[in-house]
Amino acid sequence: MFKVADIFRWFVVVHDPKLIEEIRKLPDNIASPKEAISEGIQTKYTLGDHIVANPYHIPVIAAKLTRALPELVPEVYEEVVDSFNELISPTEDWISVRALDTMKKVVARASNRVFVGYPLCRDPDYVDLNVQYTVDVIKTSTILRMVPRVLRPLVHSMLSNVPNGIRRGLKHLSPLIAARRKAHEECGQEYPPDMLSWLMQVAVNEEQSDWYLTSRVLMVNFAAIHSSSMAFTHVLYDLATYPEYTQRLRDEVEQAVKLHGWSKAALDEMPRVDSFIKESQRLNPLAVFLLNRTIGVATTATHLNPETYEDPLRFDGFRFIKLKAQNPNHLTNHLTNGSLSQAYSSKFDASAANVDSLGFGLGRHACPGRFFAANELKIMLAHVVTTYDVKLAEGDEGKRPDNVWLSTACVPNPTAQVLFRKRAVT
Ligand code: HEM
Repeated sequence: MFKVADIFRWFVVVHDPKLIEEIRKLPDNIASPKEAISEGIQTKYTLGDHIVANPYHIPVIAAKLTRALPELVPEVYEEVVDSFNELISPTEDWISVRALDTMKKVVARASNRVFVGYPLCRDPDYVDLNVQYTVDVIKTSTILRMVPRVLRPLVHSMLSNVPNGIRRGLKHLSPLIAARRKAHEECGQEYPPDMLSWLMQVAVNEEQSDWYLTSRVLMVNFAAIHSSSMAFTHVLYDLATYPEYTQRLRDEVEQAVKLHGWSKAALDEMPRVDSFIKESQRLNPLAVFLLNRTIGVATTATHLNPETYEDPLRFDGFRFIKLKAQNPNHLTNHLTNGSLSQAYSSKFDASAANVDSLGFGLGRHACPGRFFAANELKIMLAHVVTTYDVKLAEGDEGKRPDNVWLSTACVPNPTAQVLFRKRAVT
């Protein structure tokens, strides 16, 4: 256990697996992320205190989104393919792409296909809003935390772009909310299966208003887009750095898709793709400390523990397949907010959250979107390996772009380029 300082405060961090396990079990009245989130993101001025006071989006993500995955995977696949075709047209010539910026757009479109549906998910202003909103929230909260409390309302009113984001969101979502209500109430039509519909059906009182629903949809985007696009950019850098994995990933994807089409069943039969993503996340988690409670856990120390992971600094894309084979009894059933999200998956799956694997946090506040995120990332990697050849820019071959550290946060190199061309037939 040790104590570290960031620019705002001291906080206590544990790295011993036994202590991490103890923290996992702590009830919310002892270690809840609420206070840390309210202070860290300055929710009063940014996302709104209603998000922390009534987090009804969490069971919606954990249960409804996760259960709908078999139905939603083909749609996400279609959106991923269309996004890549538009942003990185597969041609015989190599095209150089700024990876992180491009992946934010792909992830924003693919995620919003299941958050608000087609065609809004690909509206350029709506996509730009959702990429920008997170940046505005983080920028505003960082500035506000440096200002005395008493001045925060004034500084917020002068500097923050967050209220503009909600207004911009309302412009897109109000007509959609009205149309869905009308179709349901006047014509008895079912709500389409997506996040906006589920939120509309669960929300009560003022939460049913357009403003509250819009702020909730933007909040879900806040949680989903940068986390997933950063994770996929790391995957892309690893794929370009270690081309020896490409053919085995391709073979696996083609075999699974031949049997099941582009479906959830096919994704479930892609252990190499799953392991490659998890290995990338093991070495590049969102931050060096995670679990934003009164106390945090040391992610990097856990992920680089030589007692858990042999030769821990080495990238081994198929490490988790070997671990699964060595530990066939390590099956867990994941309980998320009291509902069974996914029966019997392995603790070595990309979506798993446990004391040895902290990328999605741990315990009752572990990321509820992790099953969706893992499926989305698998679709993206499966599509990339079967459609393109990728490599690092000339002169950079074999040298993975350096991560950038913002305080304790780990960001994939934001300016590095990856070269893509239409896959040479093999
Ligand atoms: C690769 C992508 C993602 C990563 C690495 C990630 C990581 C995390 C982490 C580390 C936490 C904190 C967990 C804890 O404190 O124990 C978290 C919380 C959360 N995530 Fe994710 N996440 C990802 C994608 C998503 C997606 C796609 C969604 C929504 C669909 C989502 C929604 C949330 C929410 C709502 C919380 C707060 C949970 C709570 O406070 O109980 N995340 N995520």
